[in-house]
Amino acid sequence: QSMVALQKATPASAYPVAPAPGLYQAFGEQAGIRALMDDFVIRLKADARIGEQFKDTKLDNLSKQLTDQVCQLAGGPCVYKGPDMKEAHAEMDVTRSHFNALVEVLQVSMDARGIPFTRQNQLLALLAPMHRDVVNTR
Ligand code: HEM
Repeated sequence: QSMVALQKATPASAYPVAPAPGLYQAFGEQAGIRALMDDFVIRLKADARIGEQFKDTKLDNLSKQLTDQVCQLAGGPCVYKGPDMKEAHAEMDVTRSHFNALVEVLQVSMDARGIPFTRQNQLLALLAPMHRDVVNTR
């Protein structure tokens, strides 16, 4: 495979880690993931640590993009068509603390939806490598 082809990899497949078997189903497939993300984006905006960054965000759109991304990562039939993670966060300052806060908020949402702890961690393992592209500020 040429370098050019690698650079054109779709955003989710830029992090080539296989999902744990059954992960997509454990999150309730597309509808379950959408419900999770609808809850998550509301909590994000309300969060004292990072809510400010989402003050102008259209939550419905963010939820849809996250749903496509997580559905694809988890092994579902979706295709995320948004900007890659570096591009998506380039216009804002994101620190490691912000990243950790976002993960904590996602954990609260997953708890609220009764996602088993092991499954939660299997999803977080797929998201963790994104810190390289999302975190852009010390
Ligand atoms: C694993 C971690 C993360 C993932 C998977 C993720 C994913 C995404 C995705 C898919 C989008 C939508 C891109 C688009 O359609 O334009 C987005 C936008 C955004 N993200 Fe992240 N993100 C992560 C971490 C963070 C962190 C730590 C922050 C800051 C606290 C953050 C702040 C934002 C903001 C403000 C937007 C723009 C929303 C808007 O359109 O107004 N993200 N992110």
